[in-house]
Amino acid sequence: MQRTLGIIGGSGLYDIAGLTGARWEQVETPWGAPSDALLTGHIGETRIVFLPRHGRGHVHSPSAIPYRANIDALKRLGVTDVVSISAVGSFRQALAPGHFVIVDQFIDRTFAREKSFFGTGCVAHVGFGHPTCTRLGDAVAAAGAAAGLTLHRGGTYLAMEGPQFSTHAESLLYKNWGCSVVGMTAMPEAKLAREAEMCYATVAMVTDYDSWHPDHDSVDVAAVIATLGANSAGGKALVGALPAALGPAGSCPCGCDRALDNAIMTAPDKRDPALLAKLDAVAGRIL
Ligand SMILES: CSC[C@H]1O[C@H](OP(=O)(O)O)[C@H](O)[C@@H]1O
Ligand SMILES: Nc1ncnc2[nH]cnc12
Repeated sequence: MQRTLGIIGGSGLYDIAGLTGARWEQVETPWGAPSDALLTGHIGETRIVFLPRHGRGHVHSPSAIPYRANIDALKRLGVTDVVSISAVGSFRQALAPGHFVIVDQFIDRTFAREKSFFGTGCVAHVGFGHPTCTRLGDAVAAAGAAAGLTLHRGGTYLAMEGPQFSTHAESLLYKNWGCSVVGMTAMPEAKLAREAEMCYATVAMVTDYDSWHPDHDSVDVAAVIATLGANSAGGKALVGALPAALGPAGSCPCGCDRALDNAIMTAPDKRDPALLAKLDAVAGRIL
């Protein structure tokens, strides 16, 4: 099986350099237009597809990002593995600004987004107990080490609706829940990647201590941008090291590439042909 590595760039990461044969491609999807064109090319032998989540120039707010179109477009271009890069606030002293966290759990507090490709006419329930891919997380960890990053393995990402940052009370609540970091975009992205049977890992770059820390000012965009600017080279180095860190392609040991096996509940004769047509890329393997 051929591997294609998808990279979703978050705040501050709108382009990647160093791809051979790089070209921006417009992709149409049944779910509308993605955030921007997608940059395709190669690092060594590995095919890469890059998508800036907010669009070049940071056009889309977290609530307005076309998450379904983005994941469908990556799938349509043959992406098998998605590494999602995000700026986050930290709830732990040890997760300091400039550090990277390979998140492995999420709490979804978003409420104004479409969260599934499925629905009336084709109902599906994929497993999501372990929302990230361990094999891909291992590769990200190896690439981060090769790039010399301070990297933490494991952590819970609280996805908030935004676009305003958290209040002090919310920040303390999420910290007391045991969350590690907070951001506004990993949901429903991770859910949709699972429905589309792609391996998915989030690498979160800590930019601030959100609004709970007694010794730090509450987060604002200036603080986020200052930390992103100082550390964006680290994120780019991690991306450059990733292809070499990926092991051989092949069926995912976690089962990400078979997530739709046994997930569809709607009887074949009750399925809506119009919805099935929209699912051609996402669920083409089983429909
Ligand atoms: C610029 S601060 C808030 C903004 O940054 C994060 O974006 P991303 O996850 O795409 O890196 C956060 O989720 C907010 O969208
Ligand atoms: N403190 C924070 N809250 C939400 N999203 C963020 N992105 C970066 N820092 C953040």
